Amino acid sequence: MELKKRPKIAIATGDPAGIGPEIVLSALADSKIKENCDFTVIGTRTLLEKTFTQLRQTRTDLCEPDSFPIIDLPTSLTQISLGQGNAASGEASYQYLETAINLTLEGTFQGIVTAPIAKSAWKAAGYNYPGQTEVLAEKSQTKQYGMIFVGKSPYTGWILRTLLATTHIPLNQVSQVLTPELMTQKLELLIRSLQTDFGIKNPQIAIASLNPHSGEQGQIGTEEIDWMNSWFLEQQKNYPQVNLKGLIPPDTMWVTPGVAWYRDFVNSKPADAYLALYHDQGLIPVKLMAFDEAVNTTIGLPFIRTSPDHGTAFDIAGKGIARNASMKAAINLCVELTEKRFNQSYSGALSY
Ligand SMILES: NC(=O)C1=CN([C@@H]2O[C@H](COP(=O)(O)OP(=O)(O)OC[C@H]3O[C@@H](n4cnc5c(N)ncnc54)[C@H](O)[C@@H]3O)[C@@H](O)[C@H]2O)C=CC1
Ligand SMILES: NCC(=O)COP(=O)(O)O
Repeated sequence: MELKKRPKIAIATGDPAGIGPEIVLSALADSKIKENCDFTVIGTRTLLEKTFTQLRQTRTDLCEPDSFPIIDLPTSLTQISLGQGNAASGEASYQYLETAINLTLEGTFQGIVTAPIAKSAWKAAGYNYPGQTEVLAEKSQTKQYGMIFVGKSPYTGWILRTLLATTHIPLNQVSQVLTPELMTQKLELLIRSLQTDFGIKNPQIAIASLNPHSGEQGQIGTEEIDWMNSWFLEQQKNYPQVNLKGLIPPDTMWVTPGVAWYRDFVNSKPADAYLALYHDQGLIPVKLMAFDEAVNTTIGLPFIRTSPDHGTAFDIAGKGIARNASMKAAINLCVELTEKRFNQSYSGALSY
């Protein structure tokens, strides 16, 4: 598909009881976003208008809902209780996402940016998905997909990329769900995405082990000696063009990215991407370093999808204090990746 014009991006506004509508209106006030893409917001017009009217008392950086295209999916606002996800808010956010996916699969959009949803509200509405990622994969019939967090350091300009091998599963299931097959799939996907989406031909990838101190020769966990170490050696043989570093004890793996993020990435020689084995092994360091910058990106899909790294922030919904940085970064990254994938004449260097 050749892009004739600027990328066409759908922005789904997420759970109406959370900060989604506020951060969307606030991000869209940035004139650079309007210059770089043709976006359409998918949400409830009356809710966006109400959010604008109520919050402009507290913040001045909101874009008027009249000034951009909206695909309006009406919702009864009396059933939405700001700060509390429920079946009505879950139903609405699911419909926004589904509409964005359907229109993208039909060719109306090339990329989707999603504001946060609450998984509990989806469950209350009868949608039993662990997150938006799985809906995107299912509807686009994508078997191999991954959740990568991408953030650019405001201190050094270095880019932190972290793929999660497993995502929304209980901690006590991680060790059973992690298999050599799953790890191989995730690594393959990561290498492909670094090469094609991010333009890194010979990436360096750091891979974490599972147990403290990589198991200390089996004294504190045996997965490393049972299969992970041999799996890793096999991958080094399979990918001679990729510089694989591992298996790295999961605490010390984050020392180099920390230095690269805050101080110096030239001398610290960080990897192009980090493969973390479970949600909080990856997201604690990512959010510690990059809560305002990181973007949750789904790789492996036939289109681009990005989202802020944070959630619905029900505790501050309606207060006019939600920061828009991760939402803006999500839109900017979606635009860049869309340009790179669909515009054959694109020759610009990615800033991510
Ligand atoms: N992409 C998505 O759709 C995501 C959805 N979630 C969902 O969000 C809900 C709440 O999750 P939590 O763990 O509480 O995480 P959260 O990210 O919503 O909130 C954690 C803390 O960060 C603050 N915060 C979050 N975003 C902020 C922003 N833009 N500006 C200022 N402060 C901000 C919140 O006020 C809260 O104190 C859950 O239902 C979860 O499933 C969580 C992460 C991502
Ligand atoms: N912790 C990341 C997260 O919850 C995002 O999930 P998804 O909705 O993008 O699948």
